[in-house]
Amino acid sequence: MSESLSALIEQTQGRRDATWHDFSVHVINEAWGSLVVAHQGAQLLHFAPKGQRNWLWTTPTPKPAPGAIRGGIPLCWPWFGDADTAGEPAHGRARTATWRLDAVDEHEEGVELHLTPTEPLDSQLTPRVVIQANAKRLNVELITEHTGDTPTSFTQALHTYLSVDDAFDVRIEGLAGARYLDKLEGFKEKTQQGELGIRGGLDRIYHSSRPLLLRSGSAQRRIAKQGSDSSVVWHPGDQRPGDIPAEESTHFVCVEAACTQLDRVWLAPGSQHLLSQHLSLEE
Ligand SMILES: O=P(O)(O)OC[C@H]1O[C@H](O)[C@H](O)[C@@H](O)[C@@H]1O
Repeated sequence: MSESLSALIEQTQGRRDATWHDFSVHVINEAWGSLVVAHQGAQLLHFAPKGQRNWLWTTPTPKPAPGAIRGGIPLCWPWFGDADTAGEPAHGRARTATWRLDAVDEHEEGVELHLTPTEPLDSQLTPRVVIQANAKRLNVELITEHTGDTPTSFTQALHTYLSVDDAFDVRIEGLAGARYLDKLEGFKEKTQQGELGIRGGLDRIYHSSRPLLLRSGSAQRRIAKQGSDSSVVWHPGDQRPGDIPAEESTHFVCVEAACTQLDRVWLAPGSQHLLSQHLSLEE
């Protein structure tokens, strides 16, 4: 029986390497708060300012390694959604690849982590991740550098699972009037009427770069981003994947900062793109 993420954090003073369900993770528990990042996928699994619960939701029953971990902030890279090529995984290679923790810069107020993949994940594009956390906010950056010779394009997402009390009682503000592709209706194009609530299964790509406000019970969270004109909102409703226990299925909603078929990123050799997502409490 593997220990829970909260047990690993309770047993950590400062920072250390640990194992969670066969996944190698780095655990930080400091005066400002705590976080856990997995080497698989550079995936942040937990972030909580001191005294608060995890802002992210992570399944307590992940598929065995090297299966994709459901929860936290998976990286979809260098493509979002299904692969164009047979045999390639959905959401790209980054989330099941091994990443190295190159640097941990700790300071009194928080921490900054730098991660890079241990093997090339694309013939021309090279990603890196920077995570900045403190008692007030979380910022995750996915930086893509073109290290090849010919112009190329890609899609991507920071596929954030936000922890909520009840997914069917949240309101996501900031998308009213936005055009979106409804994946559950064959990518039909529609317009968001009013603010977004979740009533059942939902899988939408909004054409929007605006910051959002997630209202969940008494908590209000601001979700801002850079380098992204697609906001993906996903909840499986009753089509629950096997790695989500029944009692957990309403405890998250995915709000993703993405670049999709609506805003594919083109890069010239030598250039780079920054995608980031920024979570904070609305004051
Ligand atoms: O099960 P996964 O491969 O992690 O994908 C989970 C979900 O990710 C995104 O939000 C997509 O829009 C969904 O269509 C997909 O079902």
